[in-house]
Amino acid sequence: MSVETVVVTDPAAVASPTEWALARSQVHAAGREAAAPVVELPLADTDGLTLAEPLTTLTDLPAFPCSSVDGWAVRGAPPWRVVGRALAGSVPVPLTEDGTTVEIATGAMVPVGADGVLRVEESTRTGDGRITGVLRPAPEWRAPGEEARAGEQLLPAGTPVDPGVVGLAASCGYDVLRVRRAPRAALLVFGDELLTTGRPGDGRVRDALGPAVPAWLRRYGCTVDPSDVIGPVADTLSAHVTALRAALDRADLVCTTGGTMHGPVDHLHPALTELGAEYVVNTVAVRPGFPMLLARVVGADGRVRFVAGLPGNPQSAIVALVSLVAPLLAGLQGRPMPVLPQATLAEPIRGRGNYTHLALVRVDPAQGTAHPVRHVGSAMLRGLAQADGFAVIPPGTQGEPGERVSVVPLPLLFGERL
Ligand SMILES: Nc1nc2c(c(=O)[nH]1)N[C@H]1C(S)=C(S)[C@@H](COP(=O)(O)OP(=O)(O)OC[C@H]3O[C@@H](n4cnc5c(N)ncnc54)[C@H](O)[C@@H]3O)O[C@H]1N2
Ligand code: MOO
Repeated sequence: MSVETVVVTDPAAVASPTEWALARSQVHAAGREAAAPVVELPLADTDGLTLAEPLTTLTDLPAFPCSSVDGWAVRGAPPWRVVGRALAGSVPVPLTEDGTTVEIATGAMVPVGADGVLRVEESTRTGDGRITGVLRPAPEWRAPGEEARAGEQLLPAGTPVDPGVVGLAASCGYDVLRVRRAPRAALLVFGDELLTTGRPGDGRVRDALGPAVPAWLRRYGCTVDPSDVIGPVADTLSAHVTALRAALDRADLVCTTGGTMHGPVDHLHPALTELGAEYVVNTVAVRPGFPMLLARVVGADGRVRFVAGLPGNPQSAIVALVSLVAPLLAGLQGRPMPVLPQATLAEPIRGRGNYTHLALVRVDPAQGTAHPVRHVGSAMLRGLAQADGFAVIPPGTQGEPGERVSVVPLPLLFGERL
């Protein structure tokens, strides 16, 4: 029997895995350096994007003294003679004489000269039609600048724009916002064995990632055009290079699935070499999913794009998504590194030696506890479809019941996983 010496010519094959938390900060930093361009968009089109500048209020909030009740704006001592009306939406005539009042609506500007506003239900009319009543000690109007002073910073750059932020910006007087546009992502699915329709069998499995990964990417704030989801790409190096080139032409981030190892038909690493890509992270000390990678490609136009190599095992691909793609996208959007929520482990979870273990858990939001789910093999998706995220068991440790651990959330929407 002869012993063959295998010469590893591909340096990626001998890469040493990067520690999980370090890998996350490295990809976040790489994303920030290549942050998406700033665009100015109408306010109503900014939901889901990211503030490129701090949100400062353009006026005092409120911008004028504003009645908080329906009633009477009064001057001097009662009873008050009615001299007019102040409705919301205009500048009222000033009250110039003591003993006078104007009827006022909630939200109307309080006339100059008023000392107070009396609630309508706490007022009475005298026989001669005048108004009387006792003012409450606390003012019944909102003073200019009570909520914020003109020029005050309300939210920092990097804040995700959500409906709460859109509403606040509108109330401050914004018509447009300067935001970072959503990163555009593409997906290339590698693997000749994959079926895109019908039932698995006879050595062929269904492509579980082509339909799922674009949906996860959209939940992270990417745009994914259906024409940018391609696969299976033929298992040849030239097909991989061609598909990657075409996708990189259009997208800021190209995710690939499968082919991250160094098997006979794993072409991702050689394709990256051919494209002149440089690794930001090449393999991560995490289980499952360690062959994940992130590479940077600088185009002829000088624009930086990224390739995220998600391992082929379906759960491992999602581990790579939450581990590397989420912080990369945060960086590209100009957002801070995502802060991981914590939960208390309800059951033990084994450690994975020198590797971080990401273990699928269901989080009980009322108790703040994390419960391991079943069916969590890296080739399985049954556990993931019932989980909220992954408990982080750091290298060299075991997860003990009662222990507080970080949880990397799946980007689920409100109401999912009820
Ligand atoms: N000699 C070794 N072999 C493998 C190792 C190892 O350490 N030494 N690690 C295993 C681990 S861990 C993983 S993860 C996989 C990663 O491999 P690839 O990224 O190269 O993925 P493939 O080989 O293409 O596929 C792996 C597996 O996943 C299935 N697959 C692929 N794509 C899809 C998809 N879109 N939908 C559903 N299933 C998919 C594929 O059929 C394979 O069963 O490498 C191990 N090997
Ligand atoms: O790391 Mo693999 O991703 O365990 O299945």
